[in-house]
Amino acid sequence: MKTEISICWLRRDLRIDDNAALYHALKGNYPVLLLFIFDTNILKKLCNRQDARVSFIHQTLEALNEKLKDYNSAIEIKHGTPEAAWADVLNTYQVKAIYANHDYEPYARERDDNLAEYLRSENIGFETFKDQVIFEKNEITKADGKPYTVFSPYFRQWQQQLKPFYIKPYPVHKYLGNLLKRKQLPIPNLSALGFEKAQLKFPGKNFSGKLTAYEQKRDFPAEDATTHIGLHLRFGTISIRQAVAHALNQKAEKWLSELAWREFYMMILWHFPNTIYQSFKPAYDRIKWINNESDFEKWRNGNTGYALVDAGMRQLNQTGYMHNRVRMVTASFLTKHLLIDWRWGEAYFAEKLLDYEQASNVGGWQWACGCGNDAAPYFRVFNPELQAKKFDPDNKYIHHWVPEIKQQKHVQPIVEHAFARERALRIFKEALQE
Ligand SMILES: Cc1cc2nc3c(=O)[nH]c(=O)nc-3n(C[C@H](O)[C@H](O)[C@H](O)COP(=O)(O)OP(=O)(O)OC[C@H]3O[C@@H](n4cnc5c(N)ncnc54)[C@H](O)[C@@H]3O)c2cc1C
Repeated sequence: MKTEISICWLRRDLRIDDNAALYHALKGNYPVLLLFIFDTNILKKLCNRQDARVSFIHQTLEALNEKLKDYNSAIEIKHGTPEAAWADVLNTYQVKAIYANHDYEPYARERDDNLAEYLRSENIGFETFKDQVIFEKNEITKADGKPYTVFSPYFRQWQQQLKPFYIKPYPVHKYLGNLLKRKQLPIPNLSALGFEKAQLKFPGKNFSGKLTAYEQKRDFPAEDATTHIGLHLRFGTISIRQAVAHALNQKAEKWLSELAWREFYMMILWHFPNTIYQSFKPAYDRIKWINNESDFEKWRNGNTGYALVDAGMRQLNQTGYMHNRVRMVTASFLTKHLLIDWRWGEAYFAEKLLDYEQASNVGGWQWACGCGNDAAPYFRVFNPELQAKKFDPDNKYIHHWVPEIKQQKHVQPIVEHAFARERALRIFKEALQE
C-alpha cells in the first residue's frame, strides 16, 4: 500500500524555519514530504547556462537536505513541468493534502490555479498561505476598498496595521518530527538540469549590522551600505517577518519602508498583472520609442560615455548586483536619454540581477520611465553627471568600475545630455497629448 502523506511544495520559500505552509502541513494529520520542482517552463527561458539563481537554488536545496538528515527525512526533487512532476508524485504517493505559500507573479498564479483545479477533481486538498510578505492582496486598501497605487499613503496604512501578530515567527521546529521519514536521495546535479555552477559570489544573510547607518549612507554606491538581502528574500532563505522584526528593533524606519516598497509592488502586480507587459499609465504606451539596437548594446555593456551609467552596468554584468541609486539612473538613461522601451531594460535586468523580483523590477522600471506608480510626472529626467557628483563625489565607485576614466580614456558620450533631455520631453509630451 502506498504511504499516505501530505506535501509541502517549496517554491520561493526555501527554508524550514518560520515557514507558514510548512508549519500548517506539519500540524496536519499526515507525515510531510518536502517537494521542490525545477520547473522547465522557467528554466528554458534562462539563456545563461551558468545562471547564478539556479546555482543558488541548487546549493540551498543541498543545505536544506543536509538539515533534514537530523529528522531522517529528505527533500523530493523533480525536474520537469509542474504538470508532469505532479503526475509523477501523485502516482508514487497517496497524497492526502498539499500545502504551499502564495506567489503573486502571473505565471505562478496560473500554475497554482491549474493545479488547484486538478486537485479538486481528485479530491485532494490544496491549502495556500501568505508567507513572503507581511500584507498581501487586499489587506492594505484605501477606505473605499480599492488598492493604493501610490506608495506614501500605502506605507502609512501599512505601518498603522503592523501589529506584533504579523511578525510572529511560525514555530516550525516544534513539529519537525512530523516530517516523512525516508532515505536521502542525491539531489540531481546541475548538469542534469542543463546548467553549470555559477562563478558569482552570493551575498551573506547577515544584514543587521547595516541598519544603523543605512539611512545616511544608502544612496552612495561606493559605501556599499545596503544589505544585499534581495536574493534571500526572493528565494525565501530569509523570512520577511524576521527582517521586519529587525527593522523595528533597530528603529530602522527607512529600511522598513524599503521592505514595504517590495510588498507594495507585489500588491500592484497582483491587482494589475498586465503591468508586466503594459505601462501602468496606458497613455505611455503611445510613446514612439527609438529602440536603437546599437545604443542598447552600448548601454548593456557599460559603454555610453556616462561614467555613472557605465559603472552601474558593469557592476551588474560582473556581479549580478547594481546599487539602487544607480539602477534608477541607468533605467532613466535608457528610457529618457536613449528613448529605448522600458521593457527592453526590464528584460535585461531580469536576466542579470541575482535579486531579480518580477514585481520590483517591473515597478522599478516603470517608476524610472515615469509610466508607473509614481506621483511625479514624466519630466523628471536624471542628469547622470549631476547624479554622479552628488552620490559619488570622490568618484570612488566610478573609478572602481570604469578605471579608464583615470587615464581619460573613457568613450565619448553617445548622446549629449541637454539634447537628449529636450528630445525625451518632446516625445513623451506628444504621446501623452495624443
Ligand atoms: C530599475 C529598477 C529595477 C529594480 N529591480 C529590482 C529587482 O529585480 N528586485 C529587487 O528586489 N529590487 C529591485 N529594485 C529595487 C532596489 O533597487 C533593490 O531592491 C535594491 O537595490 C537591492 O539591494 P539591497 O538588497 O542591498 O537593498 P536594501 O536597500 O538593503 O533593501 C532591503 C530590501 O528591501 C527591498 N527593496 C529595497 N528597495 C526597494 C525598492 N525600491 N523596490 C522594491 N523593493 C525594494 C529589497 O527586497 C531589498 O533587498 C529595482 C529598482 C529599480 C530602480
